[in-house]
Amino acid sequence: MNGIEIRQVFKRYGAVQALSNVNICFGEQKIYGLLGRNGAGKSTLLNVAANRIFADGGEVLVDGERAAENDRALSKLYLMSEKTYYPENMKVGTAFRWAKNFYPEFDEEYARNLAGSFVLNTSSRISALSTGYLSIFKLVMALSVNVPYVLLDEPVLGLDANHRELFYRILLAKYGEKPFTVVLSTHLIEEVASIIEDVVILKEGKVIRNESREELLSKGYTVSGGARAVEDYLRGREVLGVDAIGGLRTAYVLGKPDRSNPELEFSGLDLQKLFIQLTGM
Ligand SMILES: Nc1ncnc2c1ncn2[C@@H]1O[C@H](COP(=O)(O)OP(=O)(O)OP(=O)(O)O)[C@@H](O)[C@H]1O
Repeated sequence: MNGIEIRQVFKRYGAVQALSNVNICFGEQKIYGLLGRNGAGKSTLLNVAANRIFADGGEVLVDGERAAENDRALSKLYLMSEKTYYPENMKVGTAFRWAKNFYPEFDEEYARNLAGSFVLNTSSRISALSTGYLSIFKLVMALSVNVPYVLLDEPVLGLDANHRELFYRILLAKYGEKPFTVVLSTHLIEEVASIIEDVVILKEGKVIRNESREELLSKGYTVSGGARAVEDYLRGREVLGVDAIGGLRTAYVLGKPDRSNPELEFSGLDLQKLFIQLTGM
């Protein structure tokens, strides 16, 4: 089976069960959103997938082959993470040239063009880049490696709004030209909601949702109105949560809406609101 298959993965750090029986398949040519609150296990999962850390149990397969100690399988994926693995003093432009040794499909010209779009100075030392520009450098690398599976752990950390927009546009343009798999872990759910096709939600090391965004959002709806009318409406229904502002109530409900009360307003679920309800305290 093609894709990255994560089978029955467990990972514990001392008393913390960071991953608990995680089973997911990141298929080919799709953009996944990997969502979860702080400490939910997103980075651990991506690091296990990329064989950067070892799981206590379970296995990772890349296109059907076990990934552990398997250079051919691992060369198909690239993880952009918080850690940087470049020699001290290496310059941005040198890293672009150097990358070809590890990733034969690395497109140096494309990387230089992207650096130009972000105004990333290729003669800067990587160690001297600001937080935002270090993220930009790592993004440029990740977008230029041309491997089938690209894992991005909080890729827009420290980027200003303009640079984030630019990144999303470039990602979609690249994907539109030649689709590949992107697993994007982020807390900026609203920003990526329109980009991602499938949503994986982790909570306390467990996968609590793994389905298409459309499917997930079609499972429920939002109803709002006066407190009394909404409370009456909610009786006997499966309610994910309710927001209250003064006398106004907005509720997130599973199932199909009953629009018979004209005092109530109905709309679709939004991913961020749904996420908050699903992963709340
Ligand atoms: N090297 C480590 N040593 C000890 N505990 C760790 C280590 N790495 C992760 N953990 C713990 O494992 C859990 C999952 O951490 P992880 O970094 O995977 O979460 P995350 O979803 O990426 O969080 P965030 O959104 O805050 O980055 C947390 O409780 C974290 O403290």
